[in-house]
Amino acid sequence: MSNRRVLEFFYDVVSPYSWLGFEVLCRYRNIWNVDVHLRPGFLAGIIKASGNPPPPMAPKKFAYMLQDLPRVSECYQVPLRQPSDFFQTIIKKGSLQAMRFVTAVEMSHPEFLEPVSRELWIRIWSEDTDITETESILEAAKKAGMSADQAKKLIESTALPEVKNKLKQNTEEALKYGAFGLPTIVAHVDGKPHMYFGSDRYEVLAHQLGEKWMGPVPQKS
Ligand SMILES: N[C@@H](CCC(=O)N[C@@H](CS)C(=O)NCC(=O)O)C(=O)O
Repeated sequence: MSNRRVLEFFYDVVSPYSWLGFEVLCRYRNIWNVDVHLRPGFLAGIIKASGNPPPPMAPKKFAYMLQDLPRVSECYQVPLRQPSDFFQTIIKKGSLQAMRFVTAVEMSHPEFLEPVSRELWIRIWSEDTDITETESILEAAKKAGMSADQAKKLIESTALPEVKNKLKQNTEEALKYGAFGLPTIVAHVDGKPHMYFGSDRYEVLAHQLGEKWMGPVPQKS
């Protein structure tokens, strides 16, 4: 059995800060002595269970987020771009079907979990394109390297209770760790789970792991 420390990364592709945190973690995965477990979750479910208002319903927080995202995108070198209709894309359409698909990928083809998640983020948070229609999800899967056949089967499986329940379970696990938003990172160090909220706590996490933090783009430092 590996004695490497495990970092669980709970995320939803509707969440731009999750994308930022995901890319940074992918860059550090081979630098730090850690195993990264990607855990697809459902942001709307987490926020509802937390009892907090969703960020767009907290006007000051929302305005701050809109001014914060472009500068973090630049600093972290992740090409984020706001959807042209935030309310329609993020709140109305949301990510339930996309995250059920990502969960099906986690269950049946985990080797594609990272690229499929990234391609969905690129669609919603960079290209301002849909992630709710079957065609959109198939397109993302294809870009991630899945065959059309594989992807179609997984789309069909999103209707199965096993897949729906797995996304619920992942979300409930994040809640048990104390999550109230995404990304939520759980670092298992010395047999204990340590929960971090956000993509902006890597410096502290690195300190706890005894690893080096070289900024969000370590290749450049
Ligand atoms: N400071 C965090 C903010 C992360 C964040 O705002 N995440 C949103 C989703 S994109 C969220 O879950 N918000 C819930 C909350 O703020 O209570 C970061 O830089 O990553």
